[in-house]
Amino acid sequence: MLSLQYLPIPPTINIRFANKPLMPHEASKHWAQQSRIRHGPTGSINPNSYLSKLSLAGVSECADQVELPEELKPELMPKHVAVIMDGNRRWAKSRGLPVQLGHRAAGQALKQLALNCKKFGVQVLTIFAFSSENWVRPKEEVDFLMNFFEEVGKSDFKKLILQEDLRVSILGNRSQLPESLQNLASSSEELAKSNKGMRLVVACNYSGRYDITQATKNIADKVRNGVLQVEDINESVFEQHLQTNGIEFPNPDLLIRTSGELRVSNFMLWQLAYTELLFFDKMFPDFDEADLVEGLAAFQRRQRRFGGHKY
Ligand SMILES: CC(C)=CCC/C(C)=C/CC/C(C)=C/COP(=O)(O)OP(=O)(O)O
Repeated sequence: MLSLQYLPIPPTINIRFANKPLMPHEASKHWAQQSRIRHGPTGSINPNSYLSKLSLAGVSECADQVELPEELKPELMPKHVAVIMDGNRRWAKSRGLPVQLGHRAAGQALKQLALNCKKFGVQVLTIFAFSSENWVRPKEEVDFLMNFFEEVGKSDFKKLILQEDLRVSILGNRSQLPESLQNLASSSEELAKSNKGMRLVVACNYSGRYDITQATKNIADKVRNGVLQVEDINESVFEQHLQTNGIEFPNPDLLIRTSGELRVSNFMLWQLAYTELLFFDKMFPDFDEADLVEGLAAFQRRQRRFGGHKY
């Protein structure tokens, strides 16, 4: 029987730093010896003061002054980081706050995350904003989220795109989104089309199975119309029909999921084939710069083999 110590992917991680850097061959053993990382703050807080601390201007000012933490090596930085921003409702409920405030706090954490990823040299940040399955949530919450995406997209995110030179891509089935949000998605991509900085990819009404299904339909259509021969279909051709086609690094190097859940929840199923997975116990609204640095450092200690081996 496999001992837990040698499982290739740990069920949970502790990404507190080791006192000394680990050699690659020590890394996988190291992971299995860790337990869950620290938890977020407990007790009640004033949501307004909490949110105002993370104002966009404040984060930007700070971003200009901070250098790359010494534990991070620029040459080992993941090019594409994907994040499942989980735990917003639990964050709110544990503080006796309405669910909406959990999502609002997540919006602030996300802005900080985008700024920090850019600062550390990540080239693509993909976030799971709304899954194809999230429609089954209470109508009040779904309506709030749609309005919130629109509100943020027209204000803070617009500023972020312009100030930080971000490129933008939206994944997912747009046709089911409110028309105003569809228009906003297109206008945000248009606004950012000449930008040169980090790419922010927002997955909204997206799921991995949806992406694979729509790619399959498009390929089948091309075969039916004689544009493509069955024998010409291969992984590379298939990838060109996924919605991540056109993103310079389509497959995430690192996936971070917050809130202690250990699953990928139908996110980027094709693209995650060789992605390194990191799970944090913290709820997303509490995920901060120190967590990101710990996650990036943890990634840099992983040994990626892509099915091969080095011994
Ligand atoms: C694009 C944008 C502005 C995003 C801001 C962040 C945001 C509002 C994300 C919503 C995504 C979501 C459904 C999170 C999961 O928490 P949950 O509600 O499932 O929490 P739970 O796991 O505690 O139930």
